[in-house]
Amino acid sequence: TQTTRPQRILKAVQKNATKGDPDSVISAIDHYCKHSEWAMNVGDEKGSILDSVVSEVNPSTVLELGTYCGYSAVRIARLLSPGSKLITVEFNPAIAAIAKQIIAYAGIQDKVTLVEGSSGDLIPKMKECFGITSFDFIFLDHWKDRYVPDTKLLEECGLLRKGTVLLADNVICPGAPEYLKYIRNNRRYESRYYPAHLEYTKVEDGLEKSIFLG
Ligand SMILES: O=C(NC/C=C/[C@H]1O[C@@H](Sc2ccncc2)[C@H](O)[C@@H]1O)c1cc([N+](=O)[O-])cc(O)c1O
Ligand SMILES: [Mg+2]
Repeated sequence: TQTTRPQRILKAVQKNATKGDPDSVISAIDHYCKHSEWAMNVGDEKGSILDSVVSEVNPSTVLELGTYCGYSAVRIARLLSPGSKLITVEFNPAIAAIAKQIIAYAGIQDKVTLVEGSSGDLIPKMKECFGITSFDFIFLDHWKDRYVPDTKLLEECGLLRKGTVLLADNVICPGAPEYLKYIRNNRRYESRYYPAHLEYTKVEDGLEKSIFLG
């Protein structure tokens, strides 16, 4: 019977990566998606920009919206200081099951809490469920039409603090035009665009970094 793309990505990790070595997991996924089949991981070019922003912020509390196979969760968690936590939200249970295995294979499961459900339902529960007062860093990589409503929800739930950094994937391709309009014309944010390319292609894409000013 036919396997799913996330299942094939997990297989490639188990075959080609070293258990407990996050960098080898990242390389195995990038190699598979470059040479075998494309998948919507943030990829190595945008991933390096993600790495530099995470390293600069050195966050204690991170929220990721849209886990998919866990590629960016591994990228982020491998850079976190001891005691720091990444909460990653995934809507699709089958995909979440694969992501959990890839995160565990990388050996960084102690830094990651994968929550199944939709961002819209889970964001209002972050304080009560996880004892979060605010997030230091947020990576948006889920449904592109959820970037604006979820950013507003994060504001309303008091989960942003002066200096919280939001980083949004795909603002050019597939595109998040309403998000760019919202965040760039909002004096409560200071934004900067990082040009790059859609993962594993030559198509233009980029990341938008926005600092919440309080
Ligand atoms: O569509 C894209 N991403 C949507 C990602 C969605 C992921 O997040 C949840 S949805 C969810 C998770 C949490 N809360 C609510 C919904 C889905 O189950 C999937 O795992 C995308 C598409 C392209 N592309 O080229 O077409 C490139 C990319 O880099 C992309 O990120
Ligand atoms: Mg993306």
